[in-house]
Amino acid sequence: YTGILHSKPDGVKGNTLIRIGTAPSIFELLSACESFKEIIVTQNTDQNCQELQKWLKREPGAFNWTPVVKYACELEGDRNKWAEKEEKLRRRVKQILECDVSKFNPVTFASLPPADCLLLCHCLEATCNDLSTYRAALKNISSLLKPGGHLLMLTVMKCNYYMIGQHKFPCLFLEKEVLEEAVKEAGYDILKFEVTPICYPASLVEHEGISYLVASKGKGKED
Ligand SMILES: C[S@@+](CC[C@H](N)C(=O)[O-])C[C@H]1O[C@@H](n2cnc3c(N)ncnc32)[C@H](O)[C@@H]1O
Repeated sequence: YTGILHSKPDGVKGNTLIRIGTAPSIFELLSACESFKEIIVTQNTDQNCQELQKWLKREPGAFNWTPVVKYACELEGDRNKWAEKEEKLRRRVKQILECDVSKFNPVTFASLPPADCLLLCHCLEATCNDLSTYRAALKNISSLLKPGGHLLMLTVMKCNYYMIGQHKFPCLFLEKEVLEEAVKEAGYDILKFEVTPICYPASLVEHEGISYLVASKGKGKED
């Protein structure tokens, strides 16, 4: 995401970014906070919300993200800016909301102005059991994005499952063409779509690479 958000002259930026289906992690937001003034984080569990709040409010027991923040700053060119970035991110996260991508209106308890950007990281493939559910979820979340706004999506490709500790979780097996078609069908123009052979450790995820997608929501098309 550092590359996608900062690549010039077509870097993705704007006023509001909505992060869909966040675990209590902040790593994808570290570059986003340089390109967006307001970040809205959405989660489907209370535990994720509470864990993230702990870090935002510097509460005791909060996860120590500093090594990750330092690394992100190093990628952006100045490792020494880590403390400044932590503060900036804390300021830019304006809301943490409940979200269910399977619902027609995924963020039920809030009325949000349409966002400039949606950010998804390993979310829908881990959440949807089949392709029709995946396509529907993509359309559901797209209602949160303004026409001409950007979708940034990181996806594990050709993955059947992933491990967290001893627990095995299913993942929707996606190939490039299928993903491309689903994104286009949801009303997007694909601007960049790269599949890298870079993989997470095989002991954690059985997959064949990670894809980075940047798409723009078609103007005047239906959600
Ligand atoms: C594989 S995790 C990815 C988490 C995070 N993006 C990351 O890379 O650390 C999938 C995420 O989807 C969320 N999720 C599961 N079902 C969901 C739903 N119906 N609506 C929204 N998010 C959901 C889970 O809470 C989890 O945080």
